[in-house]
Amino acid sequence: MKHEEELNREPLEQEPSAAAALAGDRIDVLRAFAKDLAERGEELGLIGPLELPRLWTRHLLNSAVLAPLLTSGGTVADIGTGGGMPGLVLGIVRPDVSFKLIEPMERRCVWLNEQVERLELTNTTVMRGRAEEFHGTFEVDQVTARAVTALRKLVPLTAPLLRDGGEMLFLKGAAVGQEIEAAQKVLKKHRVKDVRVDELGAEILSESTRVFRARVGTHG
Ligand SMILES: C[S@@+](CC[C@H](N)C(=O)[O-])C[C@H]1O[C@@H](n2cnc3c(N)ncnc32)[C@H](O)[C@@H]1O
Repeated sequence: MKHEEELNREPLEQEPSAAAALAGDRIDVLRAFAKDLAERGEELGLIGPLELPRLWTRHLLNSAVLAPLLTSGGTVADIGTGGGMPGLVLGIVRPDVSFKLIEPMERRCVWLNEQVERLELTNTTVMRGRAEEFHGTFEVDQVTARAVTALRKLVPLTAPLLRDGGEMLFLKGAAVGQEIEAAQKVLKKHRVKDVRVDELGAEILSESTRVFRARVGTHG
């Protein structure tokens, strides 16, 4: 393997101490994924050329902070998993939860399937297609997504995949307040309630992560 300098790449971020705290006894599996993503992610078009110096903080740990919000023994659909964030990272650190990774792009599904097999993630299934193609085919307890689309489009894509009382957990940027405003109509239409935005990871990451949280349906 050539050194990063020889490949003219940005240096990979050193693993922050928070990684082991977040991943617990799954840290070795997370490290194995991080290594492969760092080595092949750019070439496969999964991460941008400038992401290596912030791979852990901005991508892996930004995803892993959702882990404590997942229900043990529950089911989760991650929409638009791409290179693995957040769904595959969560599949690694929460072996007690079942994951469906929904991704339409074939090359990304090949990568995800390869990782699922290599890392022996028996709790994680990759499903090729757009979220809306799976409406009416299954229901899960929680849905997750990062960087897929604005809330007013994301809600109609994901609400039909949730059981009554199921929960949305979306990683969002600083404009989440405006996105919520713009989504008022669809939030009402899809019976989305208990909307809140949590800031997670402030104590362990240099940048905290904003999570849009809400429930759908008539019951708690
Ligand atoms: C900008 S990428 C983000 C990937 C990953 N979630 C991340 O944060 O690194 C958006 C992803 O959403 C997928 N996508 C777009 N529309 C979708 C849809 N309707 N259903 C499921 N996935 C979708 C794309 O194929 C792409 O992989």
